[in-house]
Formats: sequence, structure tokens, C-alpha cells
Amino acid sequence: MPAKLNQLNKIKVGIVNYLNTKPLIYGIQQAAVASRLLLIEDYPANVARMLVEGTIDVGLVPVAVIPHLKEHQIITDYCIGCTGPVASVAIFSEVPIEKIEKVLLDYQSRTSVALAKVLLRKYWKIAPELVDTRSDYRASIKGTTAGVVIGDRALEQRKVSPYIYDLGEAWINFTRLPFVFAAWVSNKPLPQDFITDFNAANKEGLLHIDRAVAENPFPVFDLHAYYTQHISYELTPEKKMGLQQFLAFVMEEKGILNRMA
Ligand SMILES: C=C(O[C@@H]1C=C(C(=O)O)C=C[C@H]1O)C(=O)O
Repeated sequence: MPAKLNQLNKIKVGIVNYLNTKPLIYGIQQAAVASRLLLIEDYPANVARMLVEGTIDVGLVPVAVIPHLKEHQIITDYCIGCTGPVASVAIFSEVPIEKIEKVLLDYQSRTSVALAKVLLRKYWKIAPELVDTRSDYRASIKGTTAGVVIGDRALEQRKVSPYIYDLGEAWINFTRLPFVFAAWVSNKPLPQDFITDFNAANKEGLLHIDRAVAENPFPVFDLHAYYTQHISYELTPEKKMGLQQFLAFVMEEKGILNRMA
């Protein structure tokens, strides 16, 4: 069937299905490059898995997955990053950080879970029990059990938990560098003209933040502020330094775990 063949030729692009990607999705869907790609939306850990397994060609993936890729290329000048409090990635708790005994780790996340581990060990210097989750666990964030929550659910959790330890802000206080949560990473070389057009489509989306705000009513949090003051989309040289530092810490953390095993 021609339609199916047509789909097979398309570049498969995975993207996180949270509100913070709406400006980028708007730009991509408005651009001519949209006809060359198939957009697949899922939560970050699943987009990461698809890129590792090769079911997509490029994805806005959690940067923590980069060391797991046989081949990788960062293909745009845009990312999901922050230069101050990010608002949608935090350790949420009913008690102050030094009283936390257990931390539930968000099954949707790869980067923020790794970031929480780095910061608990090196910045807060505490060693609570860390527990992986598989499905919604937010009701269990109570007493001395805290939780890492990311994305839209974190914006909601801000209304629930009295203590909010913003992981973007903590990273910056610790390293003096901005942070990159996710970047556009390909697992194979892609045509240069596609990369150029795809980059331009991202840029165009960010010029129309107001469209993304208008199309996504979200009474819980001011999305204009979220897109312009919390999420920082430009992958600057400073953010690349933050990314390198983070990946070095992640490798170090892995070494510590291997020695403990
Ligand atoms: C800032 C955020 O960054 C997200 C956090 C990710 C992670 O922890 O693995 C992955 C993708 C990003 O979209 C967020 O979604 O709240």
C-alpha cells in the first residue's frame, strides 16, 4: 500500500508528551519538515527505550540515556533545560530533607532520577532508601517517604507537598552550571537538510510560545511563566558544560554502585 510505504520512509521522531514540549511540537507541526517525519509521543523513559531499541531514529530523550547508546549525535540547538528553578522536577516531601528516610523514584524519568541520586549523595549528603516505582505512586508521598516527580504531575504535586526541593535549582547551587534534562539525540546519521529544517522548526515554535499557551489550558500553573522563566530551551555552550559535568557524575555514580555490588 503506497500510504504505508510512505510512512516507512519517514524519519521516526520520539518526543516527550509533557506540556514543556508543546512549543516545540507546535513549531514542528507547522513546518514543511512535518511531512518528512512521524511524531511519536510518550513519557521520557519510554522515548529513551525506543531510541536505544532503534524503533525511533531521533528523540527528545533524557540525557541520562546517552551513555547507553552505541552511536549518538545531538542534532539541534534546543533542549529541555533550566538556568534556575525548573518548577517541574523536584523531590516532594512532607518533612524537611534531612528527615527524609525513603525516596520514591519516578518511573517516567531517567535524567531526574539520576540527578536526584547525584544531589542526595554529593549536595545534601544524605543516604535515604531509594525505591523504584512502576505506576502512579504519588499517594505514597507522605510522612518520611518523599518522591521525585517530573513533568505535568510535578506541577500538580506543587499544590500537595509542603516541601519542594527543586532539582534544577539544587544542581545550579551545587555546580554553578545550568542543567539539561533532555536533548534531541539521534541514534544514526540523518540527512543534513532534515537536521537544518528540524532545527529551524524548533526555533519557530519557540517564537510562538503564546500559541502553545493558548492551545493548552492548564489552570494548575502559569504556562507562560513555565515556558519563559523556568524551562530554558536553548542548548548554549554553558548548558553543554552542565551536561558534560552531569554525565561525568552519572558515570562516577555507576562506578560507586558497581563497587558496592
Ligand atoms: C524538566 C523536565 O524535564 C524532563 C525530565 C526528564 C527525565 O527526568 O528523564 C526527561 C525529559 C524532560 O522532559 C520535566 O519534564 O519536568
